[in-house]
Amino acid sequence: MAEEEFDFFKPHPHPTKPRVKSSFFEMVPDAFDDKSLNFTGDHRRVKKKVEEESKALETVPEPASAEPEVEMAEPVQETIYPHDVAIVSAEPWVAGDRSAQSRIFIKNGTIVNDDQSFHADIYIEDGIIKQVGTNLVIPGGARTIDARGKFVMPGGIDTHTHFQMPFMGTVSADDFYSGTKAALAGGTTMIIDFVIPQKGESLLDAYEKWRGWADAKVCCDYGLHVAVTWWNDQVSKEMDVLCSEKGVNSYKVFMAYKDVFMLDDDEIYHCFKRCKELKALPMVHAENGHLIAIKSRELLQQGVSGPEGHLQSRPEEVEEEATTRAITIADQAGAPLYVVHVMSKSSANVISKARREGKIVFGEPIAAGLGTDGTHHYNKCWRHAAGHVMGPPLRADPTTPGYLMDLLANNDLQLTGTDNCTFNADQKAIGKDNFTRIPNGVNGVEDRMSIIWEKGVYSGKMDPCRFVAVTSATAAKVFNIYPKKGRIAVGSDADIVIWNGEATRTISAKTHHQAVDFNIFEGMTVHGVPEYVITGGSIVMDEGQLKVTQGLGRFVPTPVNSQTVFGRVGNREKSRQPQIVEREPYTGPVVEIKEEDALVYNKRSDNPILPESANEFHSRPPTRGGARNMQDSSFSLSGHQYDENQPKRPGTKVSNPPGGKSTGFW
Ligand SMILES: NC(=O)NCCC(=O)O
Ligand SMILES: [Zn+2]
Repeated sequence: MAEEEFDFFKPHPHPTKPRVKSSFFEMVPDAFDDKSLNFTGDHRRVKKKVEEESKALETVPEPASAEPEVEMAEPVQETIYPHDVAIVSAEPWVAGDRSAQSRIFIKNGTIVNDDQSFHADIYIEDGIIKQVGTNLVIPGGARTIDARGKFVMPGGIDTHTHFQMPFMGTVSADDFYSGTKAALAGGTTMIIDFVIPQKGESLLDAYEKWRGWADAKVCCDYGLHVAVTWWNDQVSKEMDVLCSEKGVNSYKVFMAYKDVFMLDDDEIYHCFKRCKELKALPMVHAENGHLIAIKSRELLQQGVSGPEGHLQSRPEEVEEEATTRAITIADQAGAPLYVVHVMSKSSANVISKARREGKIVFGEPIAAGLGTDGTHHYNKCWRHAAGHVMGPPLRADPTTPGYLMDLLANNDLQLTGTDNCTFNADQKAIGKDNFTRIPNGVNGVEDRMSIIWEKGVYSGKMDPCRFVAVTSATAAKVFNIYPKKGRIAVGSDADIVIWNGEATRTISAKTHHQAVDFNIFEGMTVHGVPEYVITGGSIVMDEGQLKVTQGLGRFVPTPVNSQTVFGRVGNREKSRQPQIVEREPYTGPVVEIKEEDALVYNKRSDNPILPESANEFHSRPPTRGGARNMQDSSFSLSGHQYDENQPKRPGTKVSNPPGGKSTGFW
């Protein structure tokens, strides 16, 4: 298939800009400063101190005003305690002369961590949890929040977003501002986005580009995964730099998006092996890109051009097969594996079975797959149907969300993201006549916590501790930022949500904080509402009122060698060393293989069924004129063609091929 047929996945030089639902630019003191924490690999960081914080707050909704101003912030060095953080401590805290503004006292709540819940109070100062316990001695001037009857939990970590992602000729509608604002509105205090280089693009350059986009806009802390979309030595070297200097510990490969992002199995193997060497976590988008390309073409030829074609071009088996293949490749490379957006029962079953076999695999269902289903692809309204198009697709089997939730509750699947990648109606309409051109992606970042509470906790499938595990703690452990994130404990970041488990809200695009004009959960009433959200010690959701600051979030480096991921990789590898049998050398006769003079076949792969040196194609001499003897076979048992080393003739383009013409597949 001609490469240009897939060009629409690439960012166009002048991509269609998303329409911004409501933009806001107020004074942002350090919006354009470098937000990098000092990445030393030992969890130390530099914290920004923002002066005149109150001036920079946004009350939503408010009208747009001036451009952000740049203001120098004074760095403050802090130590984040490594993994042994006391759960309960009632020692008095001497506050010194710090500003009372950053002091928060949360009393009477039920604190929920992934391993226990208990009644206690929390004292926060300068963005850090300083005390957890009862009868705390609190310095004067602290803001007190009464959390009686509420759950006090770590803020959510969304492991999978695509904010302002250049994709399929356009750019996703929610950028790092509206995306992180919406995250906070829903109780999520950290997101991890994906750097996605084009084939041939330096990973480091792409990383810097994403940092440039994110640092100025993020309202909450964020981390970055990097996609590996091509493979050579440079990519391998840059992965090392990203791990050791740039705070990246996870790399995603695509088995879909043929000719654009997709890697072949051997490249995936090399990438996974490299991840293992670096003690970084390989991630995979598991769908068979070859089959999708073929099936898309067939469906278009059969006259299926609407969003339902998207679902039918990517049957469940296509996800299941790729999941099996990815797990097999990772296992052969001795690497762990993280499967992003597990969308089908069969793919979830593959992960669950692999875990029971001892393979180190993590499965990430997403809010969309847990909260709704793929029957919407058949909706009569084109926009509604297209609004549900994402890859892998939401499944038409309406029992899928409940099944995925069951597996999540029981640790067959481990943690959740959203794959938030939103497109407005006019962007989705790029594919109005051809489903393969509908930009893939849906919302979720704002609603993930409520959806999981409603379908997981309120339904009785999981308890609040498990809720914390699947919405923050396990993500923090897997991406090696625990207990800085994902835990309510002394020394942890003050990223906290005070959650009313009984209150309800009705989800709608009319009221959500995302820039996108559509919500896949439209009209759903859910239990579980964040009444207060605290990010880095700042109250951004205050009794239901959202106040965020653009650029106040920080980049959180994710160090390699997470023990949750790599804890048993070494011993597992030792126990699976190749076996060598000590034996006497063979001394008997060896059959002689004749060297042929003519047409020495240079290209030898490592395929053991190829002869050592003989020309496998020629048992007959050349003709008198030196040409190939036409009685010879043109292929060998190894699968090689006699002329495969010859330069290829340029393809002949058939403008009207038999069976019709199509313009885009993947
Ligand atoms: N998932 C999706 O449909 N869009 C975002 C890109 C990707 O993750 O495949
Ligand atoms: Zn994604």
